[in-house]
Amino acid sequence: MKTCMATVSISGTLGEKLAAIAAAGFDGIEIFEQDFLAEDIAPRDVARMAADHGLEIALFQPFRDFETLPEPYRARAFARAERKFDLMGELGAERVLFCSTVHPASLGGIDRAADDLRELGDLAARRGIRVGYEALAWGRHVSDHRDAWEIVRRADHPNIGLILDSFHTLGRGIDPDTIRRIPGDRIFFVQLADAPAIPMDLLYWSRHFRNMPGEGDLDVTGFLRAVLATGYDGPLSLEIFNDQFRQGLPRGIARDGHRSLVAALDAVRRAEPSIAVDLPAFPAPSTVEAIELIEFATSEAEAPALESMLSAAGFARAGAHVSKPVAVWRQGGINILVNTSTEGFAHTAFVNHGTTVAEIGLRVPDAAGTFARARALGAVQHEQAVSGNELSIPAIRGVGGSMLRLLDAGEDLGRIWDVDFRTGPALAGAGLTHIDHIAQTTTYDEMLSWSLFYTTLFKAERSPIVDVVDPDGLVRSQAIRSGGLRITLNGAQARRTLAGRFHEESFGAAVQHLALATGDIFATAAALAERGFRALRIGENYYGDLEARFGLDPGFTARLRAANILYDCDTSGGEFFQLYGAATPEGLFLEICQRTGGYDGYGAPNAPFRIAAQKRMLRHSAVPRF
Ligand SMILES: O=C(O)c1ccc(O)c(O)c1
Ligand SMILES: [Mg+2]
Repeated sequence: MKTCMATVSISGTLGEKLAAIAAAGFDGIEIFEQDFLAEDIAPRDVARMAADHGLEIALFQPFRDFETLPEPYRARAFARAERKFDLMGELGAERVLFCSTVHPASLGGIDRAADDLRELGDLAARRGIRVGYEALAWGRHVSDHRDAWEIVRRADHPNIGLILDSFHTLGRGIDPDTIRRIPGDRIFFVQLADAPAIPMDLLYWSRHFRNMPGEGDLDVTGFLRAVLATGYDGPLSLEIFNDQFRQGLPRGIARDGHRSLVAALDAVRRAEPSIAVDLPAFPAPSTVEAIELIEFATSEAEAPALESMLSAAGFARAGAHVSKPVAVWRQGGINILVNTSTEGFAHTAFVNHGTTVAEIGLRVPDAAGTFARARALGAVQHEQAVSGNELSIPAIRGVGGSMLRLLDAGEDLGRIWDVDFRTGPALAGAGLTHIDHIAQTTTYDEMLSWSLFYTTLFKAERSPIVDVVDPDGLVRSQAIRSGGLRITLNGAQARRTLAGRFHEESFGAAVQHLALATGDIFATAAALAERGFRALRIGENYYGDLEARFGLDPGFTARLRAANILYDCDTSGGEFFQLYGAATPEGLFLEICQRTGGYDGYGAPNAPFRIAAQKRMLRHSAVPRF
């Protein structure tokens, strides 16, 4: 199965696009005509450039406004088609996309369109060209793949076939299973794109908001299943019009595209095993069991400040690594490592970002299997030397260049705390039991990329993106959950937001805060206060509104206020309590939280007030950072 990417999907010159598409592992490209016209490179040289990159020019597109025109437009459209066929000959492209007309003079009519395409088929046949007809969702007469197929069927010409594009089908809400009735050999080319579910004009949505399969809300897997069930075995191509991608780094976007395509094909073969999918075997996505450990990279000079924050939060030092300067801090089921090495990955992370979370260790059912899946999806392997009997733990690169380590309960990796460390048991501390979630900050441009990373690697759900109002701009936030792993990805659009500044000042560190769970927020708050934990002060106005909004008992509100606890309640009565600590000089902070009654969110309504309070605290602190 050949994989392709349309040149419109990424930024750069044609040469840069080809290099990025080839590097990501695609077999071919769709040349979007504009990308060719904008260059001053002869068609034969473009053909050579593509060949040099090992890429086939699988499609030339688009040819617009061809069918059902009255004269003199009709003759002109045919003449124009012949010119483009000449050009395709020089480019070495044998397939072309004709999209359904939007021409104001076009007459419409299924038979008239079929007649035009049949005549065109004869011209194409003479040059060995295959013409694919695509229904644009906003076509003047044809906007549904079923009508496009009827036209192709009636044209009844071996050089005229159908082109399917998931956006046009799914974006119009057309059932993709209607594709199953089309013979696979009459489909000449298939384009895939996803899009977020935002109600808007179809054309505008298509030209600006498409994204990679799995990044949006359309059922691209259902579409692809239907396509492959027809026996179609031609190219699968990503045609993604997206404003952000057009200004992004082409290599990263192309890599995401390849990852999304591989994941979509994998999802198809798992959902419908009777479909033959030409893709090497690799393990299924699994659910994360737990966050096994979080490692901070720091230095000997900065470690005491970090450790006093941990200690104030109820952690106690429980041991150390057998051969490296890595201390283990524990509380309940939480393992936090403090690495003060002066060499290796953690040290590099410290040098780049300051004290930072350099590593996240996840416990999965089968670490080797998850690692193999990660590699098949193009994740970068992280190699690390081990000494003596220490375990070799599979690891990949994660957000912000951090490391994601994969552990399991098997014979080897399940003994990490006995083999690599000398540790004692965890103490109850302040009642913190586990890591509720990890908040990672990225630029807004990178957010989709990391969301795709997590949701393709693991069996995971994404919640809708929410806008968080920072006094200095918007931050987009999306939660991803896979079993015991909850991640909130915060995409900073404005530089002066708390997230934006953290990202900038830490030179791209990812983890901005850790949320630690307790079963009793009031008891934990009291224990923390006793240990000298500096809680973020929340203003009076907030509590007044809270009481009014939820009809809270004033006594209860007073308890929340006294402990600076934020509160939220869902529609079925599930409650969420949050308490924040002061930030480190790097802008890292802790959240303490409690969920009751199946509350599944992250207190998004509280985020603006929490952020405003954090900015107030920083303005009033001795060393203002933000
Ligand atoms: O937006 C467009 O015009 C356009 C052009 C070609 C396509 O294949 C398509 O899906 C959309
Ligand atoms: Mg298309």
